[in-house]
Order: sequence, then structure tokens, then C-alpha cells
Amino acid sequence: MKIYDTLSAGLVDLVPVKEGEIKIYLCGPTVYNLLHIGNARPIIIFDAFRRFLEYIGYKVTLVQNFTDIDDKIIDQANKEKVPFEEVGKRYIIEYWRDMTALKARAFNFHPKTTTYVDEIISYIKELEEKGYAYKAENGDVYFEVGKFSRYGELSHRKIEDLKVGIRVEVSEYKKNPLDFALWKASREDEPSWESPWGKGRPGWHIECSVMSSEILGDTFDIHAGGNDLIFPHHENERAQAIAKSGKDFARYWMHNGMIRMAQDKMSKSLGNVWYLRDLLKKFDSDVLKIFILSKHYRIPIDVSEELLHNQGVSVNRVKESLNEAEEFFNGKVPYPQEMNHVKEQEEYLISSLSNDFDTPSVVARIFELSRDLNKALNSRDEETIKNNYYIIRNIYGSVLGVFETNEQIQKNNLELNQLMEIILNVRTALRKEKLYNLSDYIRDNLSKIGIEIKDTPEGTKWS
Ligand SMILES: Nc1ncnc2c1ncn2[C@@H]1O[C@H](COP(=O)(O)OP(=O)(O)OP(=O)(O)O)[C@@H](O)[C@H]1O
Ligand SMILES: [Zn+2]
Repeated sequence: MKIYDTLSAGLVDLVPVKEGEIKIYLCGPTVYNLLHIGNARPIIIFDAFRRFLEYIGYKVTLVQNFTDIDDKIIDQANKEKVPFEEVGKRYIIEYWRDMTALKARAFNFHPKTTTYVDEIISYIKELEEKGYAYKAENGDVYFEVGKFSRYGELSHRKIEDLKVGIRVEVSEYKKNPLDFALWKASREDEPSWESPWGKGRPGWHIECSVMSSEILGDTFDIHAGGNDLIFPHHENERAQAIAKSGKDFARYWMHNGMIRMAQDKMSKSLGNVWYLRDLLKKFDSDVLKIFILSKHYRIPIDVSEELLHNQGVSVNRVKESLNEAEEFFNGKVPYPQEMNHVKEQEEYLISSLSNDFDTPSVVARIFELSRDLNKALNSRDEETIKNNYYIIRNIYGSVLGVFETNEQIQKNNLELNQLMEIILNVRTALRKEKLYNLSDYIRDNLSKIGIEIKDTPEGTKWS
């Protein structure tokens, strides 16, 4: 399988650190606002990428973090006059609401920065001991870029060029403008943790080096994120990690292109955003996913309502053809007997996605298969109906995470279903005993985390 690696600036063979396993770290949202469609792009892409790797036989571990302490979170908390934890907690819950509405599978780990502060402090101590970090007069601890000769390798820039041209936080306390904060001293009124350097909080980049190595090991396979993060975030993460462990960090770097609005990057801080949940009120999750996957993951995408609307029309055609196939066979489309066509299409899927995850070719093929399915429905060609239905729904759709049936989605939520069954059984027992305070407590608290329950004559239902 070939992927484009930002570090080597070209297509490379994906050779895992451990045979048969792929470990991926994807930079996640800073939780001070709702997800926008730009934030959803890496989620959609790497959800599909993981499904594909699993399809071809890898065991995949995918981590996406939540940055739950950061200047932007503190600003938001100050604006609202609430503790900073409340902002992070709220937007993590909202993240899960959006993930569910998007019908995206949860990743394997979703670590939060604030739960890794001890590990972050030990990590910085080690960098200091090794001579890569220094405490400045203002109490901040900085990484000394001049000590790390490989700085600039990932973003393919020379240190001299970086000094001009690129905006870095200038501070009179730094030895060099490119040095970046590992630890920030806190003011009295700011959230803080005790540390060997006084009260403070982690800088932005350190958390990802720490959480990735804690969960995936010092050297893992792929580090991913939007290409807005290549410099300085990923360059800095890599410098910290290699400086500390002396080993390779991520072997490969995959970066998705930006979703833009009128040519500008869509971002929370600019405010030019379309929230994912607002779009999901107007468009089915499959429309958004197909819209994103129909473009190669590395190119920029300009969004507009018109483009999404047109995508909606074509996605509906596919859904209709699948529904009609089900009606044709009275609700249950038999497994195809003639497998040659299926094999050919499967090979096409594998070769396209093995070529730097070329999802646009696969999406285009879904539309062709659906057109052929329609023709076959008209001519009552049973074998083609079975074949194309099976290929779209069970192979292409399940690899890209689109056109799934409700049963397929439920299967992915097996543990949640089992847990809810236990909770609802307990609640029913409480109601039989007339312990309504306790049963209402369960209902109200489930509601707070986004699970609604309803008592109906057929029993209690949840959503
Ligand atoms: N417009 C976009 N298109 C594609 N990916 C994006 C876009 N904006 C952010 N991302 C990606 O989404 C993930 C979470 O990003 P983040 O929380 O920093 O969002 P943001 O809108 O850029 O916020 P901020 O403006 O505060 O930096 C990162 O992997 C980032 O690269
Ligand atoms: Zn990161």
C-alpha cells in the first residue's frame, strides 16, 4: 500500500512497525466550540482509512485526542464566567453527539490533555535533563530549537527561513524566536498545576508527543491531522519526541487538505464556520461523507450549499436503487452466487485505496454500480441486482462508512446497547417498586449526556 508521506514529500510504501498492525495518532479538536465541517473532514477520512486497513487485514489502533486546556478554552471560560473544565466537558459531550449523528465509529482512544499532566511534567523534566529545555525568567519552560539539528525536516524548511516569513510567538524571554513553550507559567487567576518550575500548565505541542507515546509507544506508524498543523505543531511534536526518546517518532505523516469558505480555511478562531450539526439537519450524514470522500483527501475543498445539495441528489439515487433492490426481493436481497463480478470490483476497491487512499475513484464507481443496478432492476436481471447491491452495501459502503443499514450501525454500538439494556432493566425494576425518585434520576442524568428515554406501552425505548 502506498501513501503520501509529508516527511519524505512523496509516495512511500506503508511498512508497519509491527507486522499486521497499524497505529495512528490523529490530532483532535480543541474543545471550546462545536465541530465544524472542516473538523469533520479528518474524522470522516480516518474513520474510512481505518475501515479499509481492517478490511485488508490489519489490526488498527487509532487515537484522537481532545485538547481540553489551552488559551482559547480559558478565554471562553472567562467569557462565560465558568470554570475552564466546564467548557471542555461540555464540548466533549457535544463531540459525541456529533459523532453519533455523523454515524462515525468512535476511535480506539480519546485521551484528554488534563488527564496526562503528570506524564507531561515528567516528559518535560527529561527534556530539561537532556539539555533541550530551559526555564526562562518569566517562568515558562521552552524547547531550545537550536539544540535539535533535525528541526525543519517535516515542514521542509530551513531554520533560517523559518525565522523570517513564519509567524511564531515572539517573546523577550526566549533565546530564539523559534523556541516554543513546553510549560507556561500561570497567572494567579488562571488554571494551574504544581510543577518543578512553579504553577503552570502545559504548552500546546507537548500533549500530543506525550499522549501518543503513552498509548502507542515511542515509535508508531502514522501521525495524522490537517495540513494546517504541519508547522509549527507537528514539527514541534516531532522535535520533542525524538529529542526525548532518541528514537524515530511517527514513521509516516498523513495530512488532509483544508475545507475552505470563500478561499479561507474554515476555523473556529476565524468564525467562518458551518457547524456539523446544522448541516446534518439539512443533509443526510451519507451526503456529507460522500461529498468529502469524493475529493482526494489531500486537496482543499470549497464548500457551498449548492454543491452539497447536488451531492444530496446523487446520494439519494444510490439509496433509492438500494431500496428498490430490497423491494424487488421482498426485503431480503440474497447473497450473490456468481462471484466473478464481485471479485473484480473488490480488486478495484483495494487497488484504488492502496494508491494513496484514492477514495474519489471508489465513490465514482459506487455511482456507476448504482446506475447499473437501476438498469438491472428495469430488465429484472436478478444476478446483477444481487451483485451490485452486495458490492455497494457490504463492500464499498462498509469500507467507506456509507450506505450502512441500521443493523450495521447498531452492530458497531454493541456494547452501548448491552449497557443500556442493563440500565433500563434496573429502571423498570425501580418503577415496579414505585421508587420513582431513583428512576427519574436515571432518566434525567441520561438526558444530560444526550441519551433520551421514553416509556411506551411496549416498554422503555432509548435514543
Ligand atoms: N477547515 C478545515 N479543514 C480540514 N481540517 C480541519 C479544518 N480546520 C481544522 N481541521 C482539523 O481538525 C482537527 C481539529 O482542529 P482544531 O480544533 O484546531 O480546529 P480549528 O477550527 O482549526 O480551531 P482553531 O481555529 O481554534 O485553531 C485538526 O486535525 C485540524 O487539522
Ligand atoms: Zn497534536
